[in-house]
Amino acid sequence: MNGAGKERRVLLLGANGQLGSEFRTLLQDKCELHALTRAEADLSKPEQLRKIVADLEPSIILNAAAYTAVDKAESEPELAELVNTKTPAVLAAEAARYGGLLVHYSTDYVFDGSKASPWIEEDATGPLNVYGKTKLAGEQVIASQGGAYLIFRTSWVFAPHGKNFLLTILRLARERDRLTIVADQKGAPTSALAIARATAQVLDRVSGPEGTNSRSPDWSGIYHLTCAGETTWHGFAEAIVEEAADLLDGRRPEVAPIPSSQFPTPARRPANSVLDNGKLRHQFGVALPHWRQALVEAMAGLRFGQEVARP
Ligand SMILES: NC(=O)C1=CN([C@@H]2O[C@H](COP(=O)(O)OP(=O)(O)OC[C@H]3O[C@@H](n4cnc5c(N)ncnc54)[C@H](OP(=O)(O)O)[C@@H]3O)[C@@H](O)[C@H]2O)C=CC1
Ligand SMILES: Cc1cn([C@H]2C[C@H](O)[C@@H](COP(=O)(O)OP(=O)(O)O[C@H]3O[C@@H](C)C(=O)[C@@H](O)[C@H]3O)O2)c(=O)[nH]c1=O
Repeated sequence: MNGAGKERRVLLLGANGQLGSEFRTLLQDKCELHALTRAEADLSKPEQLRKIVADLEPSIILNAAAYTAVDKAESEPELAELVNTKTPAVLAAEAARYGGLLVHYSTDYVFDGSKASPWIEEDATGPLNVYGKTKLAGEQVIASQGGAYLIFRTSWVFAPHGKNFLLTILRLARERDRLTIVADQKGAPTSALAIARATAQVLDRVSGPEGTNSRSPDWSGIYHLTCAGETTWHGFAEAIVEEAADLLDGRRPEVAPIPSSQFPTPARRPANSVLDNGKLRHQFGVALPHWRQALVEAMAGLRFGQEVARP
């Protein structure tokens, strides 16, 4: 957000997550930012969240909190539903009541993966797992509250911090000589930093005269927001190992492609979850960098973090 956003009161939820951490850094000087972690705002407690929002009446609620443990969600469906569906409905209802904007994130896992080309916003959904089902239901309950909202569906999020595929692969690459990674699921790795920057750009675009004051502006809706390009989890792992040669002290483990059938997981995942970003580009003129460029930037962030941490 540019300087004009300084008067905006922003409530950031999930401030310790991958995306939440990027927002904290990006927005701290640009608006009146209230960044709350799980300890301060627990989305498994809808009434706590209702009170926080009612007391603060933020002009923008940035919901970066979510239940994101895809496999664990299969055995904790109620908790996943509470965090990903029921409490977002409360946030949207509160925002609609006093005229605030809810910015929320959803996932490529709302699709079943059966389409050959990139998915557009109007395509039929069909989540294959509990996480995807609770995120899809979250989209639907937010849209039904009648207020201003932006739902950004993103995918395969990585950052130099937090829990993600990039850091998992770096750990495995240090421990093993051979990694086996599924090569029949494709998508678009997307950095949390690129998502945060793109979100800020969109918020600048919607802060015009009609801006967030309109109860149900015509830009309210769902947008696909991912890095450009596509790859498989195997391709992503190969790129990580290639880009991280120095971080691995010259180690170069083999990265072998395998079918999903050889990596059984509690949750099923879509075969193709690449998202078409045309609507975001046309409506707001916003486009994200290629995933490989975002990966290089995240690696630089990782190296910088290690430098700072070194005594
Ligand atoms: N990660 C990914 O690959 C993708 C993510 N998304 C979506 O993007 C958004 C941001 O995800 P991302 O930053 O990657 O996720 P992270 O898992 O990195 O962060 C999620 C944050 O939510 C917090 N959280 C979990 N449960 C609760 C709760 N009950 N109350 C309050 N906070 C809670 C976590 O807290 P704590 O730090 O204490 O664990 C964490 O800080 C989410 O909506 C997610 O569904 C979409 C596609 C891909
Ligand atoms: C660690 C590992 C994973 N895999 C596979 C399993 C899976 O099919 C794929 C990705 O595994 P992960 O469990 O890291 O990623 P996953 O939890 O599926 O990531 C998803 O998270 C949620 C929150 C989203 O919204 C999605 O966009 C997506 O990013 O890689 C291997 O093949 N070999 C391995 O060694």
